[in-house]
Amino acid sequence: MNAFASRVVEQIRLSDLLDIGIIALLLYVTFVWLRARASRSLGLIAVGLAGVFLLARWLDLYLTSMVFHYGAMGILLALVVVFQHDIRHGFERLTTSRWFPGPSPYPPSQNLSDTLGETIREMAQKQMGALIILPGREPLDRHLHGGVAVDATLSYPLLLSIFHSQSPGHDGAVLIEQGRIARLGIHLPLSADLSRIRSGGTRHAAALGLAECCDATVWVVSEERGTVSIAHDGELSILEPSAIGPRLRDYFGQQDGVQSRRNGNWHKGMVTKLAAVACAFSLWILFAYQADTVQRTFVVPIEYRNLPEGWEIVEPKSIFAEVTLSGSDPKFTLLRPEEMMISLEVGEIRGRSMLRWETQSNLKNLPSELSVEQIAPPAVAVTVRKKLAPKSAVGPASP
Ligand SMILES: Nc1ncnc2c1ncn2[C@@H]1O[C@H](COP(=O)(O)OP(=O)(O)OP(=O)(O)O)[C@@H](O)[C@H]1O
Repeated sequence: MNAFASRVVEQIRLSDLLDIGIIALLLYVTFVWLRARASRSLGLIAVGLAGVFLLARWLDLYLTSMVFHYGAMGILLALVVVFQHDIRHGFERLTTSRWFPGPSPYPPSQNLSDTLGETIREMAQKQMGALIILPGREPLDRHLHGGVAVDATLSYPLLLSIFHSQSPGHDGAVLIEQGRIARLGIHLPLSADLSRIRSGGTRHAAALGLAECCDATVWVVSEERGTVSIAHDGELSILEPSAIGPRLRDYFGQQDGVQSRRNGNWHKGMVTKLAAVACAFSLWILFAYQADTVQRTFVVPIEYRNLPEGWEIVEPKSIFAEVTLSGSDPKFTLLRPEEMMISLEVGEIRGRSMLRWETQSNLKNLPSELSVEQIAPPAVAVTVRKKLAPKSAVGPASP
């Protein structure tokens, strides 16, 4: 290990690790989102802007740093407005994740997955176009439009009848809730991600569109090709007929391997996770870590608090002190010099008296990351006396 690395290892504190961890988590979420949702050009713009910002900080480009500094709030607001749906989706996903367990939307039923599997295979064979929604944990309603409430038992003949091309309700999607056909003829939001839809048309775009908005799984049977596709988590993939049954059993929570598969998924997205940690660590080295300690001196006001009424401090009294602080350069960014002050409590007084305070122990609003090297004066002493009564005005002598 070279000298720099060993110095970093020696000096890194628990709070620094927490700092890096939080930034790594935010970066990971951003990377995953950029990869899944945002267009390539948006990703490139984000990377480009981050590069210019880092360069500006590295080379101390004053003007560029200022523009980023004052533009950051505007950019943040614009991002919130533009990506409000993604942000809302992110929060919904968080509150319905397995860290906040809720009732499973898939009641375990061998019968249900078998019936659905058999129907989907049959529809594929007959090249009957179909769209079937299996909800996840996130709320769906605001993404579904139109349709007719059914609330019927899920069965092979009923599903085939619904998606028969002569049936008035075959257009749109069917929603399966709690093992029942809840609604039919539902219109879904269309995805605009042509690269993922590939050769599919609006039916496939509708399946992907819903899977981009929430954690529902949408099954698509293609009328034109007789293929079966599944849209989930912003991805659309074609399934082999042999994979239909296991995939359905997986979603209906029957497969023994569900839990073990989840546990075995810890390495999923490992490259992205490592990239997020590496970026967070680099940012920390660049902006937060600085081995060299610098000293800075500030002029700090002195205030005298709670001087009883009718008493005064004999002038001249000290009203400023010079405070010399030390710490690494980035730690000084935590300091608000205008908020620092030496606050001296006068309190109760019985007669003319001399009061004395240590200035260091009365220094307020100093970040704990910085240490005091010296304060001049190290102590303040004042004399307090009763206010003198104003001399009564002497009028002209009467004749
Ligand atoms: N927004 C939507 N929500 C639900 N279903 C839709 C939506 N838009 C289109 N559909 C369904 O898709 C059908 C049209 O499918 P289209 O041929 O355009 O797409 P496709 O992906 O090529 O499907 P296929 O492979 O079955 O031909 C419509 O008749 C309707 O049933």
